[in-house]
Amino acid sequence: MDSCASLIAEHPHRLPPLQAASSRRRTLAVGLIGPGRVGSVLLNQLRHAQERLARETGLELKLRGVAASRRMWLDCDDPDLNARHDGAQTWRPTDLDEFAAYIRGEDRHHAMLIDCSANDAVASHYAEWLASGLHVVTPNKLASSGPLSRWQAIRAASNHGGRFRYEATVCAGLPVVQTLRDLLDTGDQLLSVEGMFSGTLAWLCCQYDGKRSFSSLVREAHALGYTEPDPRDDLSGIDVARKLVILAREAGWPLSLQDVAVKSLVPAELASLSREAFMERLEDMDVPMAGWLAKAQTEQGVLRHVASLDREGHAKVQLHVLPAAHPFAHTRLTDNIVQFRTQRYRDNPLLVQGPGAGPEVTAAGAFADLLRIAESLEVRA
Ligand SMILES: NC(=O)c1ccc[n+]([C@@H]2O[C@H](COP(=O)([O-])OP(=O)(O)OC[C@H]3O[C@@H](n4cnc5c(N)ncnc54)[C@H](O)[C@@H]3O)[C@@H](O)[C@H]2O)c1
Ligand SMILES: N[C@@H](CCO)C(=O)O
Repeated sequence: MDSCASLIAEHPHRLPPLQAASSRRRTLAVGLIGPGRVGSVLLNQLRHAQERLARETGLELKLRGVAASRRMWLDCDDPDLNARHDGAQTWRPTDLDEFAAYIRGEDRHHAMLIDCSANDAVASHYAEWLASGLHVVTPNKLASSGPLSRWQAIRAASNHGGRFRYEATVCAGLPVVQTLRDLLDTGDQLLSVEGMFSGTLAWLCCQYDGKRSFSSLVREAHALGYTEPDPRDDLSGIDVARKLVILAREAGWPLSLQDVAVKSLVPAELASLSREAFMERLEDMDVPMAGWLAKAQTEQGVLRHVASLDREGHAKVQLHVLPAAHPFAHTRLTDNIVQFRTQRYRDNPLLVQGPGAGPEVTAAGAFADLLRIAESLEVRA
């Protein structure tokens, strides 16, 4: 039986692939940096998809290494090893240059690094990795929203070297960056963006009704994997400001973090503590947040964390009390909303809406980036 016939026999309700997998055989070596909440879920997703991708699409994924902050594991091609990299024998102290060289191997155009850390030093390597031909995929926002000169160097390197994709940096698995890219590439012009860009704050605003303290909800959001490694990045609005900067730069506007007017929810006395000390003093946020809730109840409105950006460079991030009839009032759980107003969508904006945080959806966003890059790889003879 040929491969199409056997596929139909195994899965009678599925259509066969458009092109036989055997005619599209490609190999991609993958190294994952940052096996934390998102990174370890992504490793699982990749491992579970390996066989199906090879069979249905001809893509052979080789999971060659995992690097954490202190240790890295090489030779991770064995699925069992990936599942329990903590117990692997082939670890050594992390050295990102050595890691990149190992993943690149002999075939730099068929190798990719996926950065699932939240680390600026890792982001500082992207330009050099891309220039060497490695592809880079990441949910880490620090490169795309960090210093403009570094961002420009990364873009320049990706124009001539490996490909760079970062869809999961804005609203996790939602197609936000690609939607904007498609609008711009087809000749549309961005006028403004408005919406709710924080899954954590969306979830907190929906859950917080006074029955439980705000601090206990923040702890739960952290345990669910919605928050940044340091939840102050969410509560201060800086994480949302980063997303605005990423979208602005995608549109060609040279915005930087200091251009965004952000109203933080973190009391000043908690802002400079260590992350551990902050988590111990989370209860200090309960009184000011109870004040916000009382205001919303008095005005018969709802709390919503809203951000906006326009082409004049005005960018704002803050908590609001919105009327109960406002379109942003009817979201659930971690729902994000991104409203693009463009020349084509001037009177009725284009909306992207759905869950905007959590390891599963974020990892899937990075995985989809990997697949888009894999589509462009040269087919093996
Ligand atoms: N959690 C979400 O919903 C979500 C959504 C979108 C984007 N993101 C982004 O995904 C990234 C990961 O988030 P997370 O929640 O998994 O964080 P996490 O803290 O659980 O994991 C981060 C991992 O990176 C590792 N790390 C730190 N510095 C490193 C270094 N120098 N070299 C190698 N590894 C290093 C840490 O050891 C940890 O394992 C962050 O950049 C975050 O902004 C997360
Ligand atoms: N901590 C972020 C993850 C998605 O970027 C949020 O809550 O939106």
